[in-house]
Amino acid sequence: MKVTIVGAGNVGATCADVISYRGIASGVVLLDIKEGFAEGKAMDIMQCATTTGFNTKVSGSTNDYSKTAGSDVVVITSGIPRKPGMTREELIGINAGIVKTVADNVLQHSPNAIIVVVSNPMDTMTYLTLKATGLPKNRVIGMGGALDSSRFKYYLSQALGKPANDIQGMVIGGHGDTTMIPLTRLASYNGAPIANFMSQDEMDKVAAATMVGGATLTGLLGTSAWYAPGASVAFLVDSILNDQKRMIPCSVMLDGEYGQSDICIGVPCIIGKNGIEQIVDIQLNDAEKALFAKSADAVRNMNADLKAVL
Ligand SMILES: NC(=O)c1ccc[n+]([C@@H]2O[C@H](COP(=O)([O-])OP(=O)(O)OC[C@H]3O[C@@H](n4cnc5c(N)ncnc54)[C@H](O)[C@@H]3O)[C@@H](O)[C@H]2O)c1
Ligand SMILES: O=C(O)C[C@H](O)C(=O)O
Repeated sequence: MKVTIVGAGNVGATCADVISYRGIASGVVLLDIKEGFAEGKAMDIMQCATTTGFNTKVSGSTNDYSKTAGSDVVVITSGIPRKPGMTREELIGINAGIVKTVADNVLQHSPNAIIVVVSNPMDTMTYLTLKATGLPKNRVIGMGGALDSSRFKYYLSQALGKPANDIQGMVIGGHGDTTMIPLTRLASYNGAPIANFMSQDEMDKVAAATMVGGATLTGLLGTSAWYAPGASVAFLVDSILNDQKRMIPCSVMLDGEYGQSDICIGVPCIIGKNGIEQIVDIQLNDAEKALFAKSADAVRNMNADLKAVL
């Protein structure tokens, strides 16, 4: 199985590294506009093969899309990341044009690919990709919820003093500092509700830390994060290529589900070889429904700014 990653920067290269290290695909093509950059990243990753023991063939390309031909999955990580103090939404002016061009280019060589959109503002870039390409909605998946959920479980594990792998939890809604919805009511410690172990105040603090998880890292690193983002994309790609049918919150086009239409926003999805195979209704309560509607309003407002490119 072949995966193309457009944008060989921090997130794209980390994703290629995780995919190869874990043997998720037989081939990965990294493509970037910077001369020689993707080739360099690919060579560096390939020089891990004998020490970490993988067989995936990773190659690089400077803007030559013919090398991406026949990809099963294409990941779009091209574009600029935010700097400390910025929101993801401020990236739309530059990233919208890049994402649209990249989506058109990849489809010329991989007409059957499933596209995973990562560039920010991710929900709006996912919407743009769907509208600009006309692809069926199962083939355009926005990655954000997998990452936000892994941060939610991290913060819960820190607050509880328990291993992150013993925590279950999910974040839905927009992939934005104010639009994420960490579902504390449904989070559990090995199946037992976390409310059995934490006060409401502690749970609220975890939810707040999760929502600004990306901004916190951007402040510390000077640019946005890449290890967990790259690994989260690889996790999603694994479920597609290996038809795992994992339930992963992803940004997808809604047609009435969760009371919303004509919007891409994070909801739990079954992810398999056909991309989005099902949107799962997890039965939100009234307070969660209100938060979801508010989140959708904010994402929809952002989508209105796409008029210049659509
Ligand atoms: N959805 C998420 O959860 C999530 C997580 C982390 C980062 N992101 C977003 O992903 C994007 C990339 O982040 P990063 O940290 O890897 O940035 P980066 O600057 O390290 O890498 C971006 C790469 O894109 C390349 N690029 C720019 N225009 C291109 C084009 N037209 N064709 C091909 N390549 C092009 C650049 O040369 C650069 O190498 C940002 O928009 C960031 O906000 C999203
Ligand atoms: O925070 C960012 O801008 C990048 C990404 O969306 C993240 O959540 O790490």
